[in-house]
Amino acid sequence: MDKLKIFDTTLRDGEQAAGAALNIQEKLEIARALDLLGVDVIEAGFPVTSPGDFEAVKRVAGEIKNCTVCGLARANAKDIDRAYEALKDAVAPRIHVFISASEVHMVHQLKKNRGEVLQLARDMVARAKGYLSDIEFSPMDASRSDPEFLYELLEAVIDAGATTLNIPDTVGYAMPHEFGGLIQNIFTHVRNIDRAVISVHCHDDLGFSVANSMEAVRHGARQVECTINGIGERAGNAALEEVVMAIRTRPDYYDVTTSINSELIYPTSRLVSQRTGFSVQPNKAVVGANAFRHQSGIHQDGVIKMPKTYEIMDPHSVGVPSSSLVLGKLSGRHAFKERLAELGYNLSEADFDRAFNAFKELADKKKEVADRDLESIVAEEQRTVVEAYHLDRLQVTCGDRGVPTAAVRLIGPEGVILEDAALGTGPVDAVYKAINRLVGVPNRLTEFSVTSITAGIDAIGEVFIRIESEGVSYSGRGSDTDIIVSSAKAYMNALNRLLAFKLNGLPTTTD
Ligand SMILES: CC(=O)SCCNC(=O)CCNC(=O)[C@H](O)C(C)(C)COP(=O)(O)OP(=O)(O)OC[C@H]1O[C@@H](n2cnc3c(N)ncnc32)[C@H](O)[C@@H]1OP(=O)(O)O
Ligand SMILES: CC(C)C(=O)C(=O)O
Ligand SMILES: [Mg+2]
Repeated sequence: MDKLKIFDTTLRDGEQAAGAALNIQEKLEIARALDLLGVDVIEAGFPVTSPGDFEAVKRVAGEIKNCTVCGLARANAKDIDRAYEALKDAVAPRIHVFISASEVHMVHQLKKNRGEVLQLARDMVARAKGYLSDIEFSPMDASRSDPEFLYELLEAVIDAGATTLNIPDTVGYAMPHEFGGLIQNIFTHVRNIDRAVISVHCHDDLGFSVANSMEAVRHGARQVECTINGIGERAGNAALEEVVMAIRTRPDYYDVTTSINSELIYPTSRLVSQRTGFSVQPNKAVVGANAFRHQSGIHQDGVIKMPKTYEIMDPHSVGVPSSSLVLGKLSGRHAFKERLAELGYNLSEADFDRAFNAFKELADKKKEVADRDLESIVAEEQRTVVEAYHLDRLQVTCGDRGVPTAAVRLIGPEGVILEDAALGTGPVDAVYKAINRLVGVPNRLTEFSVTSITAGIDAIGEVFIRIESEGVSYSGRGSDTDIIVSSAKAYMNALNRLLAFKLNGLPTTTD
């Protein structure tokens, strides 16, 4: 059986999803999780885009040893040189050069003719090859390109040294049958195709990203580019978990294997969801909260008698936890540790102690502490930013009469206690105004959302916010059973990121 390479682009295309910005620490955390998951390639970023992205790629390249680390570059010398600089410490570095091949892109965006694009692609792949042996090339918008021109371009870049040819369905336009046909035609029309691996990179604008990727695999593609939870530009990319589990579940259909440790899919999905602030829809295939829950009597009857009646995958095979341990206020450290391990967390002693205390506090308020509550507790204890200001106390009065008022106490730099109060249009507004009086950094709130972690009146509420200051956006998260406290924690988290940026000068550095 052939090996299918899994090229994960969560940190590059995934981060292109509007609102998904990650800081360096979060990127490293996700890169480590992807490494453990067993991906073959991590596309860590697009180094030329910002000092922060350059630094993130460099740090991932320096740390990750078990898989290839890749950086994206346009077909120009500056991008390629910058990508090499960021990647040069990697054990297995790859530069990914791309240029558009479709008429609409060449004419209207690049303002170049076919000959110029061909020459640039050839020269820039050769330049990248001067640095490294592992070079990937993508003809952007391949699925809307003239196939004859595409074959010519691919032949030229293979001669120039490209070893992986990635065929993107950049705007998610292709239909599965058509995309499979394109891959088949590339095998028959590109003279030197035996010297390269064919890869595919499909977007989900019409909901076909996974179907198109799988059709390409059936026609000989041996690398699939994908992201955790399918995040990415616009409607996103093919979801890694769906591609991998399709191959696992239908070996009769796909004659390939992957080196993914599928039991780590669910924890990795949760990590990416928490760090990006993008919740996973409940009905999402493989990793959605309802993916293995059976609601109707007939289904429940079948699953009790024999799980295979309604489950085509074993939930354990993707790391979805199920335990007979019920966690509550009478649970001890062992049960707590065991449950965290089942959820894929291996905390340091200090993180564990803090998480355990938070669990006990929550258990006093809630009868039963669910897995999602635990994930939220761990996320709260692991907020990666160094705190310049810490929320110490908060008191709010509000209601349908009177003016919402908040009194806030913060512990500032060098342990200084700061206190103030403010009025607002609502309790959250009052809290944010009181905090602003103490921290004094002008910013604008651009996004605010509250999610209930579990059902029930005693559920934890998780708040995700974005603030903007001088054109840079910072996210913040906070969780608590009191959503006003969650809101305050999320605001402090975003403000501390903003202050770390001002201190370090890099938009994504917080450590
Ligand atoms: C399909 C994809 O996902 S492609 C990757 C998309 N990712 C990103 O864009 C990452 C974030 N981008 C950025 O930070 C910026 O756009 C940068 C740093 C990359 C470039 O910034 P700027 O130099 O200011 O250019 P800007 O983004 O406005 O325009 C893009 C330029 O690159 C050119 N370009 C686009 N793709 C390519 C390519 N593959 N090869 C060569 N040139 C290209 C465009 O024609 C345009 O050139 P022009 O300035 O001569 O008109
Ligand atoms: C850079 C390329 C591979 C891309 O992301 C796309 O075409 O969608
Ligand atoms: Mg893309």
